[in-house]
Amino acid sequence: MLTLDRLTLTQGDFRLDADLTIQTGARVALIGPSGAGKSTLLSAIAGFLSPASGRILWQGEDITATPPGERPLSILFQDQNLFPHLRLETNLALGLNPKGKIDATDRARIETALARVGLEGMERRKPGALSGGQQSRAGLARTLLRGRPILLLDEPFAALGPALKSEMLALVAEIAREQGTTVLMVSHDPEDARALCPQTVLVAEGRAHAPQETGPLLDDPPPALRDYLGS
Ligand SMILES: Nc1ncnc2c1ncn2[C@@H]1O[C@H](COP(=O)(O)OP(=O)(O)OP(=O)(O)O)[C@@H](O)[C@H]1O
Repeated sequence: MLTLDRLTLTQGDFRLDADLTIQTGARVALIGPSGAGKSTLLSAIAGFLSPASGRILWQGEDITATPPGERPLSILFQDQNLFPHLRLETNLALGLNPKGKIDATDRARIETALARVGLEGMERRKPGALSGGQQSRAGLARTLLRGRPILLLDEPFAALGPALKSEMLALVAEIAREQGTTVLMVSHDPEDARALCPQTVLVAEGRAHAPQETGPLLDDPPPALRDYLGS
């Protein structure tokens, strides 16, 4: 369980409060108007922003002061953060250890992770020799390899066309289910939330609300969300 315990986040004049729990293995969308604080909330969970007050707990353990690299999570951003001059195997190895050294066990794990996302045999390719969809898959393979229990997604597939995007969302859902991963995803597209996330945290008017069922929320949105969705 991920607990945001009376959390207050500030950035300049901006303030966001969150007091909620997310069940282990849940897939949760963060939805709300532009500037409402969705990315701010992910940054705090990832450890890039220190809360003004309150605590963040994972399985009851306080991780509020834990450095980002030691938190039980992986992050997938839109640009996949792949190093263009390095082969995929080295890019993935960097997810395992910062020096990127690969022993035989790591090599086998990397091959398995690439195969899992449909990039079998592409260990020696560099990102520039991959299509956009393949680069997304490589980014996902790297987070997969890290095997962390929480996956944070910030508009990860926004640059992909609709067919590729839904394919990637389906792949994330499948892998998350297999591994019991808890997923939090910021998205501007309500259809992404419907596709991947049974639950949604509404971020609006200075508050991140407790998770609620995605379908009913989007079918009958409260005013703060209705304006944003344009429905
Ligand atoms: N470094 C900063 N200093 C001051 N204010 C900031 C900083 N970063 C973000 N903000 C403000 O914090 C608020 C929340 O920003 P955030 O990026 O979290 O919103 P968001 O919901 O992710 O928006 P969007 O949907 O447009 O990406 C905004 O009002 C923004 O202007």
